Amino acid sequence: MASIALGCHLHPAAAFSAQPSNASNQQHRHCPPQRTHAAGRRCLLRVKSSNGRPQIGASFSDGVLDGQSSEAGAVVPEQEENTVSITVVGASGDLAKKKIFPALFALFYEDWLPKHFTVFGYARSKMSDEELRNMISMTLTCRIDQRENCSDKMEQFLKRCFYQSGQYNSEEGFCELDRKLTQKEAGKQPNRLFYLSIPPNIFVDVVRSASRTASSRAGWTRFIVEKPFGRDYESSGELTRSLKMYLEEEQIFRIDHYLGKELVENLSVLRFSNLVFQPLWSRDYIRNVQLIFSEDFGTEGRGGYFDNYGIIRDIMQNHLLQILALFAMETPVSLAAEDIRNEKVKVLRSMRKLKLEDVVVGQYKGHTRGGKSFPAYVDDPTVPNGSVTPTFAAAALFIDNARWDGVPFLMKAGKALHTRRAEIRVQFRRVPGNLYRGNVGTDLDMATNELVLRVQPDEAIYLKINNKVPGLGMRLDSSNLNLFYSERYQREIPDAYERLLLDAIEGERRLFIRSDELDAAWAIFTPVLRELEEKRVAPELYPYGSRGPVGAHYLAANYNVRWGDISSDGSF
Ligand SMILES: NC(=O)C1=CN([C@@H]2O[C@H](COP(=O)(O)OP(=O)(O)OC[C@H]3O[C@@H](n4cnc5c(N)ncnc54)[C@H](OP(=O)(O)O)[C@@H]3O)[C@@H](O)[C@H]2O)C=CC1
Ligand SMILES: O=C1O[C@H](COP(=O)(O)O)[C@@H](O)[C@H](O)[C@H]1O
Repeated sequence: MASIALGCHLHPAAAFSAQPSNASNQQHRHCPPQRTHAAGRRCLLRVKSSNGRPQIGASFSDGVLDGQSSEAGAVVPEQEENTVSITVVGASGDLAKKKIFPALFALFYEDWLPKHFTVFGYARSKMSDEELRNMISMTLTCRIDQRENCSDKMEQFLKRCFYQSGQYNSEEGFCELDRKLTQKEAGKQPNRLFYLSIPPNIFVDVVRSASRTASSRAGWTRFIVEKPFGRDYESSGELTRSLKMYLEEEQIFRIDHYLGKELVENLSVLRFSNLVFQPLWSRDYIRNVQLIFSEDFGTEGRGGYFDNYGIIRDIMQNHLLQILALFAMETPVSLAAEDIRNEKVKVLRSMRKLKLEDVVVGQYKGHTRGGKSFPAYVDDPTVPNGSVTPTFAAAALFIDNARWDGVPFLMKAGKALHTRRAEIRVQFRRVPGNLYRGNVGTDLDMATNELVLRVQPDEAIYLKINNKVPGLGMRLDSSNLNLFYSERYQREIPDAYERLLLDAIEGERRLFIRSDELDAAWAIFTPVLRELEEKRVAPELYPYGSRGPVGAHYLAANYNVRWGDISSDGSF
C-alpha cells in the first residue's frame, strides 16, 4: 500500500539545503550564464512504498501517479518534474569504473532511477563523452544475462552519460560542468548529487569548488564522500570541519559500503522482527560476538594507499565497527535515519577505548604453493621498505553498558588469507544443567548454539543447534538450520553501491555515517593506532594464503573464545 506525503517549499533556493549555513561567511559564487527559475510557491509530492522506500520512479501525469492511482484526491500536481544529475568526480578511477558506473546502470536497468537523470563524469584526464561511454561500457553487465533488452538498455543509459574534464580545485572546471548540467536540466526541478570517488587529500578542494559553482540553486545538492574519513580522531574532525565550511551535515553522505550489503541490512530485520532472538540478545545469553573479514588477495595495486592506513583503519574502524553498532544498539524509536543513528552513537560511545594488549597485528609474507609464488606485502613497489603496516589485525572490544557488560566483541580482518569471507558469529552460552552433557563430548563450548550471518560470499544465515543422531542409541550431533539466500531466492542480490546510491538520491540517510558516529568510532581506535605507530610494533608475519597469525588465537583464548571460522579439527 502506498502512502503519500506532501510538502511545500518556496522558490528560490533559500529554502533548500543547497545553501550552506555554517558557510554563511563563505562567498558563494555562481557561474555565468544566469539561470532563470520558475518563481513562486510549489508543492512537492513524496510517494512512499509499503517498505518505506519512496518510489522515485513514480512521476506525475494528469494528476495520477504513473503505475498507480492517486489515493489522496486532494494531491496537487507538481508544476515541474524533478531531474537528478549525478556527477562522479574521479570518473577515470578504479572505484568509479569498478563499482559506481555499474551500480548506476544496474539501477537504471531495474527502473529504480528517476525518469529524468543525467550522469556526468568529472576528472582531470582528457576524455570526450564518447570515450567516457566506451570506458563505462566495458564494465557494465546486465543483472540477468539472458534478458533480451540488455544492449538496448545499455545504449539508453550510455546516451545519458557525459564527461567534463577539469582540475579538482578549479572553479572554472566546475563552472563549465555547471553550464552543461544546467542545459540538461532545462525546464525541470534540478537536483544534484556529487560522488567524490577521489583520493581523500582532494575532498575539500572539490567540495569547495563544486559547492560554490555547481550547486543546484533550485533543488537539493548532496555529496557522497568515500572513505577514508581521516586517519585518526583529529584528522577526521578536521575533515568534517572543512567540509562543513561549505556544506550542511545533511548534504554530506559518508559512505560505508558494508552498510549497503544485504546481510548487514538484514541484521536489524533479524533482530527486531523475530521474537525468538529478542530475549537472547544480551550478556545473559551471548558469550561472545565475532566479526570476521578476510580477503584471499593482497593489496595488489593499492599498496600506496594502504600503507598509510593499514587494516585497522581500512576495515575495522569502519566496516566491522558499523556492523557491531547495528548488532549491539538498543531498539531505535523508529526506522527513521536519525533514530537509528542516535542508537548507534550511543553504543559507540559506550565502548571502551581499544588497548594495545587487546590487539594482534600481522603482515603477509611471500609464499610459494603448488609451484606458484605469492608476493609479500613489502614486495609491492609502492610500499616502503621495512613497512610495519598491518595487513591483518585481531582485536577484543567491549561495550560498557548494561546489555553487553563483559561480552567480548572480537574482530579479525586480514588480506592475503586463505579465503574471502565476511561474517558475524554469535556464540551463545552453555545450557545450564544440560541433561545431555554426557552425550555431547568433553568440550561443552563446542556444543553451544552459534548463529552465523554470512555477509559474503554466498549470503546465508544459519543457526547451529544440537540434535539427536537418528537411531536407537542416544548420540548428539551439531547441525545447521539454514537460510541460504541462493536457494531461497532466485533473484540476484544487488550490489551495496546500488542501494547506497539510490538512498543518496532519495535523501535516505539511514545507511550513511553521521559526524558524531564518526567521532565516536575514531575515539575507540585512535589511541591504539597511535601507540602501534609510535612503538613501531612489529607485525607477526604470516604466509600469503594462510589463516593469519597464530597470535589471533591466543588473543581469543585470553577471553575463553575460540574463533568460529576455524575448522572443527582446530587447524588454521
Ligand atoms: N578502489 C576501491 O576499491 C575503493 C576505493 N575507495 C575510496 O574511493 C576513492 C576513490 O578510489 P579509487 O578509484 O581507487 O582511486 P584512484 O586512485 O583510482 O583515483 C580516482 C581518480 O582520482 C584522480 N587522482 C588520483 N590520484 C590523484 C592525486 N594524487 N591528485 C589528484 N587526483 C588524483 C585520478 O583521476 P584523474 O587523473 O583523471 O584526475 C583517478 O582516476 C578513494 O577515496 C578510495 O579510498 C573506497 C573503497 C574501495
Ligand atoms: O573498503 C574497502 O573494502 C574492500 C572490500 O570490500 P568488499 O565489498 O569487496 O568486501 C577492501 O578490499 C578494501 O581494502 C577496503 O578499502
